[in-house]
Parts: sequence; C-alpha cells; structure tokens
Amino acid sequence: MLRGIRAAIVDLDGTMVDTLGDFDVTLNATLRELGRPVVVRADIERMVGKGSMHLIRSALVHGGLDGAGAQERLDEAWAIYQRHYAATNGAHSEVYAGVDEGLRALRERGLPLACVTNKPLAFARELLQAKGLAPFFSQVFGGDSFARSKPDPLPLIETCKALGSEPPHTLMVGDSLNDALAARAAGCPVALVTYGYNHGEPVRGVDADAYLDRLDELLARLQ
Ligand SMILES: O=C(O)COP(=O)(O)O
Ligand SMILES: [Mg+2]
Repeated sequence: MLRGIRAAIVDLDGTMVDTLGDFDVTLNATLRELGRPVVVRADIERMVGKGSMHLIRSALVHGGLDGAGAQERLDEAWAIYQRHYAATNGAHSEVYAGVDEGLRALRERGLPLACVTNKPLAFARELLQAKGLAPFFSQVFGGDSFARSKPDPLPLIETCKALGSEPPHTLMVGDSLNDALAARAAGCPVALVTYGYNHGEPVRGVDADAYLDRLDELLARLQ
C-alpha cells in the first residue's frame, strides 16, 4: 500500500508511451546516414531511458566504434538524429493500455501530475500533445530541463518544488532502474510498471514500493 500520496511524477518512454518504434526508425535512419551499422529493437530496448545522447553513443559503440570514435561523431549524429526524430515523433508509438484511465483517475482524485522524462523537452511536449496526454500534466520536464537528468535526484527534487509537494508525498511512476534510483535518492516513493523497458532487465529485480501491470491499477494501491 502507498500511503500519504498527494502528487505524482510520471515517466514517459516505457511508462506512458511505447516509443520503441520511433527510436527504431529515427536511430536507424541516423546510423544509415552516418554510414554506420544499424541496431535491432532488442538492443535499442537496452539502450533507451538514459537520454538521447546515451542512446546514440551506445548505438555507435554497438556498431563497432570505440568510445573516442563514438564521441568524435556525436555532434554530427545528434544533429541528424534530431532532424529525423522531429519528423517521426509519435508516428510509430502507442499509449499503453490503462494509461488514459489511470491518469484520469489520479486527476479525479485531485493529485497534481508532472511528467519527468530523459527525452529532450521539446520532443516530450510534442509527443504528449500528439497522444492526447498533455492536458493531464501541470508540469513537464525533459532530459535537458535541469543540469542533471535521472538517475540523479535533481529533476525529481525540482519537480516536487514546482508541484508544491514534499518528496515523501510525491510518487514517482516509472519503468526503469533509472527512475527508481532517482526516486530513492530524492526521497520519493516509487511504483514501477512491469511492461516497460528497464534497460532490457526484469523490472521486479529493481527495489520499488509497488509494481503495476497497468497504470490504472495504481488507484487501488493508494491509501
Ligand atoms: O531516454 C530517453 O530518451 C527517454 O527515457 P524516459 O522517458 O524513460 O526517461
Ligand atoms: Mg522510461
């Protein structure tokens, strides 16, 4: 049971929207343009959740470059990736079952909601808008909104301030170790969905206060 929850912070990729299709199309279009080997979806699933730069760097290393070689191509790759992502954002993504219902129920209960993702803010806003999820959130922050991103606690601490809610009363809902580490370090309780990415690992192995097979199971867990 989760007690004393007065606000919630919800992750985006792997928690609200299955964006692997967008990452697949965008990343592989970028790699082709760079003349580098493409990556399969199972590998992308392991690389997602730590921001776009991490994803691109990981894909370049996966394709045979060493760390320094990947770093050398990173600026060029990032520019190409952004162009492709802007053209693709949301086209190959789907909102998970139970998300709309779950967010509506939390809102009806009067909980202020924020979205905190490691996706760049502009892409996050656009995706929430395209999928009809934007109206649920009073705050949206991306991987480029603060000096450090999840798993650092800073984005959650700042989001609690923006929501006017203390960390022990602010639930983090995510799909990955990154979300759980950020939540624990910020002092927020954490619930993890079991259908997301979690860097390719089983999510029940991650320390959390609750595991959810659908987001709309959450309300029954709040006391
Ligand atoms: O790594 C990303 O780009 C997004 O990840 P998140 O929405 O799960 O934080
Ligand atoms: Mg996620």
